[in-house]
Parts: sequence; structure tokens; C-alpha cells
Amino acid sequence: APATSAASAPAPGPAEAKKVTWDVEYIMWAPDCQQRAMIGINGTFPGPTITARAGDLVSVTVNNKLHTEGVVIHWHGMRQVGTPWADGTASISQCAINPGESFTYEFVADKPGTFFYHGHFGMQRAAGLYGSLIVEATAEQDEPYRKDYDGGELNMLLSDWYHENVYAQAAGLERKDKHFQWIGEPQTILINGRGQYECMLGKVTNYHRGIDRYAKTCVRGKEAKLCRDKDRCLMRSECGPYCPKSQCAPVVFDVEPGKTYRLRIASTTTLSALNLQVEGHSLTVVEADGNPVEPFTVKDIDIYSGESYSVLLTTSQMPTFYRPGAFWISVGVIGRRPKTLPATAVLRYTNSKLQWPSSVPPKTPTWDDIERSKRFTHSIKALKNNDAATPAPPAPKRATRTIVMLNRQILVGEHVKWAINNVSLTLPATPYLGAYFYGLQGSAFDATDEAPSGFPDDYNIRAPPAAKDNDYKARVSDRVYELPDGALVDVVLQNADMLTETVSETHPWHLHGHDFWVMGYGDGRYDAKKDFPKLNTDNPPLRNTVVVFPHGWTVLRFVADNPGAWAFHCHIEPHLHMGMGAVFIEGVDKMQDLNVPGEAMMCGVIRTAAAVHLTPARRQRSTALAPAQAPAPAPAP
Ligand SMILES: O=C1O[C@H]([C@@H](O)CO)C(O)=C1O
Repeated sequence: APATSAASAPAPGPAEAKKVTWDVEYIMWAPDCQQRAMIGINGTFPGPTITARAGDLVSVTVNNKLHTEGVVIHWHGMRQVGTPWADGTASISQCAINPGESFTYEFVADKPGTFFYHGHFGMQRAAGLYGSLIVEATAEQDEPYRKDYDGGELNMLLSDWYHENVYAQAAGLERKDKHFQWIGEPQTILINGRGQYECMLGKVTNYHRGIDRYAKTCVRGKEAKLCRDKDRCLMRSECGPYCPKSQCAPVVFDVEPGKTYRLRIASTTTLSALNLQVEGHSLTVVEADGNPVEPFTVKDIDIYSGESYSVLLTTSQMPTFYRPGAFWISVGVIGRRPKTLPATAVLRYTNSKLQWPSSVPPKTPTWDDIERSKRFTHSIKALKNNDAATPAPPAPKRATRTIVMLNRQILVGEHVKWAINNVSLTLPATPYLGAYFYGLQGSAFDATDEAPSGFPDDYNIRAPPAAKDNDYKARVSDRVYELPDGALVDVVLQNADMLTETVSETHPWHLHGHDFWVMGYGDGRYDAKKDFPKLNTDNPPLRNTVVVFPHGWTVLRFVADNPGAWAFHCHIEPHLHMGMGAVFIEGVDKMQDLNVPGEAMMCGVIRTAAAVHLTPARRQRSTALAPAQAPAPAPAP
């Protein structure tokens, strides 16, 4: 029978239809039981969940009610074929929407899957501007794993949360050299926008104290009293995590025993890579970034910022004394030494004898076990010959253009930056899409030269960038890559030492406007002669986000068949802010045929050019305003 019974878990935000109006504004909220200012939509955090069906036209009118800054919203994973102006990237696909102004995004929800949306201007994603975007399959294009779950769907939007506001974070990153202030580890991991700062819902162990010396088990007795005042609780941080109406109340997924559920998981973290597990249950991965994968079963999954998965979970546990039918879902930090306690949610069977699990939440795998993470990531393969009505096209066997991208943390001037080859990306005042649409690229950004497609053969990826004069020097630039229409593009992401010797970090790279095939991964320096023949042309998974592991390489392939200006960047918010990104321009000659809304491009040199046609119109104005401004007739004597 088709699974229509939705499990009674709170979706991240209230569900919305496909045509909506959003007020984006500052709100006071307590996502981890501590009240802070953040960016909300229609008064809530996270923003409303959009649920659409594949092929639907989604229309979102954004009213910018942030009185001190512009805003844009990016629809992460939507390819925006024919609508590059709706991609929601400030300086790339549009001008930021000014305070007091509105903009309507209209795009087709092009394929079924688990997605999300978020701010893409400054560091607004880190300020809480995000929400879920779920695209359901139509009857004709049924997802291949649809028949494999009968329990319904659960949705988990994962994020990390900082108590320091994003303006302070950005200012710290921009300080010079010795005064550079890194954002550090987040205070709290959030599940559907809810977490509990320094507080474990389950028992605190030495393991938890090792992560955060302030870790404490939340006191339930004291809070019970506060909980009774339900209305007051709604906005008060001290109401604590166990008050059901509290903004930081834990997420509880109520499920029936003996069923299989589809758990949708997406991560929009600012920084953290996460590992998720459900006590006593295995997870079968079936979808990655909206694409069917060859199913594989694991105890836990890794998820990097920008990625999404669907996993199938069967509620097969018989209630026992030790496992009375309530289980911890635990989400912990991997890849960087954690200082943040794992987030917890509850999977609760309808026959559970207990409200809360009595066990200790499962431990997160050792944070620096990169080999374990590689094994998980390498297990993801495309589902071949799947019975979906529209199976994904096979990867082309070759590329017509190869861009090798050296990922380096490097000093530029005296600032700590990230650079790709020798370009640390800075965004121009004029959106690239508008610049190409109006043919103003020469004055809108540095179009004298393309961004570099490679780096010197003798560059040592296992040594930090040297400050010597003859070093391969990076500079801040807004140069782009122009890709011929239809080009088959290979991008080799090459990781290297950071400014700290022997240290290299994991970076999740996200491409706008496309899915790409992940052709392969390797350690050390990519060697085209040796490594190219070993790339996976058989079942490379299609994705929109992929990681490059420390000191390793990743090759991805895509077809440049979507005219527009597309960002390609590290999805770690501060890294993008520090220049870790690139811009691909596709279909230069086809750009003029697009239906680009001119009013979305009126900034930078386009505004200057448009202003040329405006002349003072004092006479018309005085005529137009005359009636309203005329003095009121004198009262009759
Ligand atoms: O960009 C980064 O800066 C810090 C560190 O390298 C300097 O404090 C860090 O861990 C990053 O990922």
C-alpha cells in the first residue's frame, strides 16, 4: 500500500504550498534554549518547509524586512534550467534585495529529492536563514525506492549554531594576519532548528565531558514547573528543553513498530561535518542530493554541509527492559576536533513503555578517523538500470575541458584567505549574470583574463604556502571561468597543506545550476596519467556537493549546458567568505535569450548605465504631486 501516513514528527518549519510570500526579518529566538537575534522567515526559525511535486512551478515572494541589509535566497539543489536569475546568489545571479523591497523567485522543482534553501549573501546562512525544500515524485516518475517504505517520511534538517553573531564572525575573519579571528567550533548542533546548549538529554558520560567540560544532564524536575506556564514558555529560553512548547524542545519522531520509514536528512551547517546514528537501527542509504544510489546499509552516516540523503529505517526492535521502545538519534561532529556536544532527538515507537530513552546516546565515531569517513563516502554509487521512469543519463566518457583547482589557505596581503589556484574569490558589485546579459562584463569585473585552470607542476601540496617572493602568489580577484556551451568539464579538486604545516582539512564543494558525476577520489597529488584511467565511468554518483579529503583529490564531471552564472564553492560559510569559490559562466552567446528580470540587476555598473537614461523631471513631478500638496482650502467664514 502506498505510504501516506506521515509520521508525527515536527517538520522543521510549517508546511507551505508552492506559491508563498515570505517576510524575512530579525527575530529573537532560542534555538538551543539561549535567546539570540537571528534571521527568521514569517516569524519562525527554521523557515517554512516547502513541499512541491516534481515539475511544479515554485513561486516565492521575498519581502526584505531586514532594515539594515540586503538578502537573497538560494534553492540548494534546484538546477534552475532557464531561470539562472532565480538561483539566489548575491553578485552572481542577482543584486541583493534591498531592505524594504521585494523579489519573486520562480523556478521549476525539477526533480524529486531532499533539498533545502538558504541565504546566500554575506554569512546570512549562519544567521539562521534556511529551511527544508522537499520535492515529491509524480506518479509517472516514481522514485525507485518508493515501494520500499510503508511507514511514511521523517524529515531532519541539520545545522550548527553559534552564539556569536555573524557580523562579529565576519569582522573577525577579515582582520589582519595575527589578529585574524577564526569562528571556532559551534556552540550547539541543531536538529530541525532545535538543540540544547551544553546539555545532554541522555546521561552525561566521561565521553561527553571530553567534548565539553560543561556538559550536564538536563534537569527535568525543575523545568516541569516552568513548563506548566505554556504560553510564557513559548518565547522564554529558561523554560528548558523538556517543555513541549519550548523553542528548544527535542525533536521526537513518533513511529509505529514493524514499519519502514524514509528518513530525509540534509545538512546546512556553517562549519561542522556530522555523523548521524539511530540507536539500535541500521540505515539503508537510497538517495544522495536528489539522486538514487545503489542501496547500502550502515550503522551511521556521515553528512557534510550542503549534502542531503534519504535513508530507510525499519522499526524492528522488540521492546525489552533495556530498550523499552524509545531510542536516541545522535548527531555528532567529525572531521575537526569537536567542542560541541552531539545533538539528540528521539525515535519513539507507539508501543514504547517510556517517554525518553533510558540509555546513553550513541557515541560519535572518532573525529579524526578519516579512513572511516572515506569508506563511507566511497560507498556511494549511482543506482544503475533503475526502474524510475526518467533514469539519470550516464556520465560522458571523456571531458573536453579540465580545470585543476588547488585548494590553499594562504596569506593575501596580510589577510588569511582561501585561494583556488592563485585566486581568492571576491564578488563584484555587479551580478555576473546581469553583466553578461547586458554585455557589460568588461566594466563589471576583471575580464582581462580567465581564472587559472591549474597550478605549477612543482608545487608541493604537503608544505604550507611559503611567504617567499618567488612563491606562487595568490591575489583577491573576481575573475571567472567561461565554459563553451555544451563543454564536458572535469574539475579536479586538489587539497593541500594549510598555513599550518601538515594540516589539511575536509571541504565540501557545492556546484550551482547542476548535478555532477563524482568520478573518483584519491590521496596525494592527482596524476592525470595514472589516475585518469582509473576514474569510475561505470556508476559514478550524481550529486551537487562532494568532499575533498585532507591532502587528497576529487574529480567531478558535468556538462556545461545551462546558460547562466553559477557559483562553485566550499559550503563551509567562513571559507566561502574567505574566498574559497569560483564562478562558471555558461552559454555566453545564449545569455541574451534568457528572460532575465532587469529590475533584479540594477546595481553596480548596470545601475550606472541605466541611470544615464534618467533625466530630471521636475515639471512632471510638481504636476503629479500638485493635488496632494495643495494647501487645504480655507474654512468657510
Ligand atoms: O580557515 C580556517 O582557519 C582556521 C585555522 O586555520 C586558523 O585559525 C581553520 O581551522 C580554518 O578552517
